[in-house]
Amino acid sequence: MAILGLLGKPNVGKSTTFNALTENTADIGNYPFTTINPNIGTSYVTKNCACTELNVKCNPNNSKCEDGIRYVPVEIIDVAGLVPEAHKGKGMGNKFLDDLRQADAFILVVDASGKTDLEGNPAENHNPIEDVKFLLNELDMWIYNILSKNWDKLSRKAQQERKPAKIIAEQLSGLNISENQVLAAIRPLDDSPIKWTDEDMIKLATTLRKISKPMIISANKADHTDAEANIEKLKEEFKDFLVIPTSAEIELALTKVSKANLVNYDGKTVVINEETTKDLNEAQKNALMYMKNYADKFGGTGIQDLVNRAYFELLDMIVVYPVEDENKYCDKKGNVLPDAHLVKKGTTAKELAYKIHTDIGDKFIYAVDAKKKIRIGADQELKDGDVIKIVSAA
Ligand SMILES: Nc1nc2c(ncn2[C@@H]2O[C@H](COP(=O)(O)OP(=O)(O)OP(=O)(O)O)[C@@H](O)[C@H]2O)c(=O)[nH]1
Ligand SMILES: [Mg+2]
Repeated sequence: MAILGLLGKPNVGKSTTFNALTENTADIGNYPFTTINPNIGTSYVTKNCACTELNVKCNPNNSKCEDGIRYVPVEIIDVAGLVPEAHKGKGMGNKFLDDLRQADAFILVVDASGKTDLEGNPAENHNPIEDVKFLLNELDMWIYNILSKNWDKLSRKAQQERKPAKIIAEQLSGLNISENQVLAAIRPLDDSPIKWTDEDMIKLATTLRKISKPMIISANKADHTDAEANIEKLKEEFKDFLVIPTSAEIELALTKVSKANLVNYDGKTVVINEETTKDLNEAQKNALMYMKNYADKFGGTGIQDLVNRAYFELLDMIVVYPVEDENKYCDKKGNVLPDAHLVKKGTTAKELAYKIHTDIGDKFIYAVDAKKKIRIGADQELKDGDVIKIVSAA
């Protein structure tokens, strides 16, 4: 399954974001290191389901569909906070990052209100730009540490066998870095790995981090009055990153009041239910109004955007629907549009076949674009929303 990792210094709202995304109840506290052990939960990327376009009723299997929106599951991992020098053992250290090895991308959560210092303690006017900088450095040092384990021995082996990329890719196994990507990353370095300096290795770690862990910045606590200026500063400073203003706190509260049927919240706007809220006291009504005004003003809280934009913009993924009957768009049991797969843009019909089953990939003959009812070849690149039947000799 797709995996997103939540990262940040302590006390910025990682677990609040996690709970809002997954409907879990991880501990939240206004102090550093509320979270020690990782929290793992399921959230969803959302996309208009192909059922609307095809005018059919779907029976999802690996995902769910509500009001024409397909919810494709992704795993969210929330870990302890990172502090400066974590790689030297400060705070909770950086060992827990190993739980995020498999993540497709990171969401870097910062406190845009500036009310927490580098260690996550309450403060005034802290500049979140500093947080992003030290967090990137800690991630680089984490990868550097993995990379440089037994490096004396490995560099000699890489030198002898003349296959440094293969050896480095093995060393980083689990980080989703291919040998070809390593090859591109080491190109600027000396041909002899034993000559690489520490500085070279840190630069290499940075390059590998960029390749393997693309990230979005979540400028959280955006509901705070001091956040706006900091969000502008973050956007200005980190132009290469998607910076998304978020309010995990409001999102979490909205999911709760929505569940209690006090409001109708579609992820963007809030409609207060006059009937169920009529007996609430003034403070409660004001709280609902405050959340409604916030969501209406900003078009939601940014929290669902984190997941959707991570997959659809940052990772450039699309959703495709494998089926076994191209006329009824269903599987063998008659389930219509049963599965929705998140795949990288550029994925071919044959690569999709491999994702379904190695055997189906090995014995691939051709595929059918079920929407257009035309045959497509192994190398045909799939498009977002494609409904595909794979024909194989398996
Ligand atoms: N105003 C505001 N406060 C928030 C928001 N998100 C989280 N908080 C508050 O920030 C504090 C820390 O939240 P947590 O979710 O526990 O933060 P964390 O990053 O998981 O913290 P650690 O587990 O200690 O690293 C709590 O008091 C939350 O209520 C938000 O969007 N706006
Ligand atoms: Mg936490």
